[in-house]
Amino acid sequence: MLQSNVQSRQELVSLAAAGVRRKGRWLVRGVDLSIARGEIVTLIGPNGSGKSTTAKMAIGVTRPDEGGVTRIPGLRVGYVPQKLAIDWTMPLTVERLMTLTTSLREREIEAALEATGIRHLARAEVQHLSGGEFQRALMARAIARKPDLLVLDEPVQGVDFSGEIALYELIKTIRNTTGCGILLISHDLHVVMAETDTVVCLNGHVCCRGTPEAVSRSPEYLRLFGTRASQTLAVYSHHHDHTHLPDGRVLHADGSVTDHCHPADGHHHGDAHHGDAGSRPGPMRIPHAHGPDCGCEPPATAGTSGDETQERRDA
Ligand SMILES: Nc1ncnc2c1ncn2[C@@H]1O[C@H](COP(=O)(O)OP(=O)(O)OP(=O)(O)O)[C@@H](O)[C@H]1O
Repeated sequence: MLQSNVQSRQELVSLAAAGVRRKGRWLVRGVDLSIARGEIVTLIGPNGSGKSTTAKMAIGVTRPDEGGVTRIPGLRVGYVPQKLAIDWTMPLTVERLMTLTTSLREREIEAALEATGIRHLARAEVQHLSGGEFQRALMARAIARKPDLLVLDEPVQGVDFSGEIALYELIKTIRNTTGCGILLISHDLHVVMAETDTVVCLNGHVCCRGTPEAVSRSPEYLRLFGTRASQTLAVYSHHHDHTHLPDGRVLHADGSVTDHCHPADGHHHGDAHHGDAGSRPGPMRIPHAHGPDCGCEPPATAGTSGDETQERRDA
């Protein structure tokens, strides 16, 4: 089984202090993250926190306005978007969906449908698929291109709890059998795959990051979802105590406004963020130490789109 390994970690893409600005507002800023082969990185955060924007920077659809993005040359990306522009009034089979924008050989289509467990639905109309089946069809379409990096934007949307577990199992299997890196986006702050190597929590910037193991062992989570689910899913709860105003200043929970969020200013994450997530009653936190990796400090204002050449080549 392929597992991420620090020694042989082969980075596919990395973002360094990357940010996107539109109409005078930073959509997301100061993002540092990387995804290596065989690794699963999950972006979580509330609606509008910049998850899709960050993913689009990673794959080269959106260019950073500051900071840089580096990708291995010739990176093959499989992208499952949150929304798909499909004319639902036109009949469309799963087979046809697979080849809408790329030509694939019949055996490539069959292999992808087999891998995602929906070979029997090849001639089914997409309009009639359940939420879970539709997600599988989109994943089949993405993996048929044999990507190095698979980006899944909200892959469990519209899927019930048991369907979620099955989809996460599938994602794990895809990672294990193909060795691709996976960037997963979830707006659900509470549930992430246990196999996630790194959870990155965004709220216009990187609020915190960590592994989900600590929370998956917590009694509260086991009580909620049971031991079986703990092998597949983990609870990741994160409390945002501040929001970022359009001009870049920070509005804190106590109503005060400051130029920056800073661990020492008394407004930011409390001590409850630090320590063992499983041993504390109440909301569970991923432990993290504030520092350069934390993202709580705003990034340097001056930055360059350091890897534009690379980006144009890869995009
Ligand atoms: N091209 C754009 N121009 C202006 N604003 C944009 C643009 N694209 C995204 N935004 C805004 O940027 C913010 C971040 O959007 P993004 O889609 O990255 O968030 P998200 O975390 O993926 O949200 P969700 O969970 O709702 O999908 C939102 O407020 C969105 O309205």
